[in-house]
Amino acid sequence: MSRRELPHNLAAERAVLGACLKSDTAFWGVADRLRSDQFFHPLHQQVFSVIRDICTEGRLSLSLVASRLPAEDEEGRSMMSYLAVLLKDAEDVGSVEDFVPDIAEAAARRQLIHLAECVLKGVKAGEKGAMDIAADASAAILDVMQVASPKRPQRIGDLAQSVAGAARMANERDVMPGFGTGLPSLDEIVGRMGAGDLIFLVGSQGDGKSALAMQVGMHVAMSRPVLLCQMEMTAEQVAARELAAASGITVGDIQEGAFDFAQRDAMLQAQQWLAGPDMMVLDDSRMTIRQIRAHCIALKRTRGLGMLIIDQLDKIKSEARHKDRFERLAEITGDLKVLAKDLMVPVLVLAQRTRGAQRRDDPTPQINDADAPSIERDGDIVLAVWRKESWLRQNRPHKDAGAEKHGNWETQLALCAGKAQVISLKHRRRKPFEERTLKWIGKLTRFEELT
Ligand SMILES: Nc1ncnc2c1ncn2[C@@H]1O[C@H](COP(=O)(O)OP(=O)(O)OP(=O)(O)O)[C@@H](O)[C@H]1O
Repeated sequence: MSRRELPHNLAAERAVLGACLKSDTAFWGVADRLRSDQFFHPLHQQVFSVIRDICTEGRLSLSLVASRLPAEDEEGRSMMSYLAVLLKDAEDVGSVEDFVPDIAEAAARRQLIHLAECVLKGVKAGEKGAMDIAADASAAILDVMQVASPKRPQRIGDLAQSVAGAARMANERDVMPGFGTGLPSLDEIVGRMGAGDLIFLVGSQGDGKSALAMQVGMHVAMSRPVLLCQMEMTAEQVAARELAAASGITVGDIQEGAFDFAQRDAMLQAQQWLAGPDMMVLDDSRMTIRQIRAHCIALKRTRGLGMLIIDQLDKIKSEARHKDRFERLAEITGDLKVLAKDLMVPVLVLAQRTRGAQRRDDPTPQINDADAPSIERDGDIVLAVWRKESWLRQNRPHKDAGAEKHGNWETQLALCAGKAQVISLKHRRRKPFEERTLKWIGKLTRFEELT
């Protein structure tokens, strides 16, 4: 078979290259599923390989890509104009990832044709026995399969060996795998947040979900990079909150510049302290899982990734059409589980409780409060943060309700003022329905251990 007759899809190759030239996010979205030798056209192989190098260096530009390629293509066109055409054509192609299967399929077919030709040649030459030829062929077929599906079944014995190895290391060196939350009493119910864990944190509006997630994230960021996809606040608002928490000055006072000399010093110290944790904030009000994934892969390759936090579930954009909200959230939570497994980091996702759940006779959080039953299905750990104080304040008895009701209300309020409960509603590795009470410092949006 001549080279021209071999399976290929040049249009798909051009579309992927054009999109990757346009943005490194597009490149990282396909980077773990395409190798340069899967492109059919030799120039395309070169272009993709140069884009990979430049994206890894983090400085993608058309001129830099052109500078690392021959000045002209095989038809004598200038490389710069060839790349510019690729870039322009990519404007209308839609999602770059849709072209990856076509390129990978054509590459796998070419590999199989090559393999079949080798088997035929080997049989005709008569130098090797049939069993040897078959063994070589089956190893080559496994390679083709591995490219198409990088995961392979693993022996339970090998898996047990690595799990036991990690356990021994933790035991001997006192280095535990995964991450703690930074709050000892929370650790008692959550345990270690490990690779591939999908953790949901459910709570009513204003109960401190963002604050708790950020606090846990900052703790993890002391040892490993953390990405916060913040769809509710701006990155500056997140930073102002962290400055407030570290300095003890409220966000309002920071924003209004209302602080004295000593506080000014505290803010400077907080600013210096905040230079330490490797916390990255991405504030975009609507993101798809695919976009989040691309950012995570880029970070993983450049500086590493210890944990991903998404604030919050409701804001994640779906790419498919759905009958209703349940179907949309079910698809998203399923994709989040795949994302956590692929990235091999804990993924913490915040979810809002419905207003209906807060109107129940017993408003204590339950697992189905988030209006997304798939949270229970896909989450490895489901936690709820609950501030009864806030609920009581919103449900003050009517002024004519009588002295007894008012008295009860005030007693209950006094009991839970400045406190928050964290309840474990599902845990794959621990006893669920455990709960711990923390101190809530509203003005600093921070949780502390109860003394
Ligand atoms: N200066 C302040 N004094 C007292 N409480 C404050 C102050 N600033 C913020 N808070 C409280 O902090 C809480 C907000 O915390 P956080 O944003 O973490 O909650 P959330 O559960 O993520 O809310 P949402 O669902 O709206 O994002 C609110 O209850 C708010 O009243």
